[in-house]
Amino acid sequence: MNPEQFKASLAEKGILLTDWQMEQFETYFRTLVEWNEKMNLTAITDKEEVFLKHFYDSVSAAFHFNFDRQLNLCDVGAGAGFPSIPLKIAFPKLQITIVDSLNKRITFLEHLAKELKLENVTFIHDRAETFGQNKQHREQYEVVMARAVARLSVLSELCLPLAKVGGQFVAMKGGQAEEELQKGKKALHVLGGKLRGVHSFKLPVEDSDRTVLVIDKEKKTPKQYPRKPGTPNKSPIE
Ligand SMILES: C[S@@+](CC[C@H](N)C(=O)[O-])C[C@H]1O[C@@H](n2cnc3c(N)ncnc32)[C@H](O)[C@@H]1O
Repeated sequence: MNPEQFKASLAEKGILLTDWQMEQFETYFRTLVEWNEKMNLTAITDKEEVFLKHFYDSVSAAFHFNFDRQLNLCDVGAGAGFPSIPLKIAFPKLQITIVDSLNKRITFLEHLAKELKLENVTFIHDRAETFGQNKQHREQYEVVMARAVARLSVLSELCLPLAKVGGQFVAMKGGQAEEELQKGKKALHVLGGKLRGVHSFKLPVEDSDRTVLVIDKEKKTPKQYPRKPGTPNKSPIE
């Protein structure tokens, strides 16, 4: 998907990008590839692939959830900025906080945000397990998102404690979502979440499966969650 096809495909979905937003995506691509030579940010460096598998894929969450508002959003384990930076470019009103456990990725994101002239973006080097127990962040976000960080049972423990009661957890998944949902049901319930929507679709060009899961934060998360770093992964709530 080249940049023109990217712009046209999003326009078909009602997401209209200005010349400045397209310039921001071009700058994102250039900066990503340039920094990727010094540090490991992504295995995908071909321009058309980056526009499809990183930029379009990230923005596709907006086909199923309204990001065009002043939401306070936390992206857990965003790595090189996915999905929240493409969403921030497409929907500039968003207020983004990224938490990632790898400091070099945070350094990249700080540089990138300056290059893209982004406002209302905060980058924090921490593990989600510790971050979720930090009073300044726990149950403070209207939306918590993640893409390619962990399976749902584990991811729920990293994300749901950060969502406000009445807010949402949006998990971006591939074709394995149904299986993850079966195993993740208990964790959602224990952590105060309730499944609201399962939206499956195909990524264009390569036709691979994608699922956006929307989970409501119905009740407060019990204090003992998230457990200490590494525990959610070692003994998931299943
Ligand atoms: C496979 S990468 C995915 C990055 C990005 N979300 C994407 O879709 O391209 C996973 C990222 O999650 C971060 N991560 C993994 N476990 C984490 C945790 N417990 N707390 C915070 N970040 C974590 C890693 O440092 C890495 O940057």
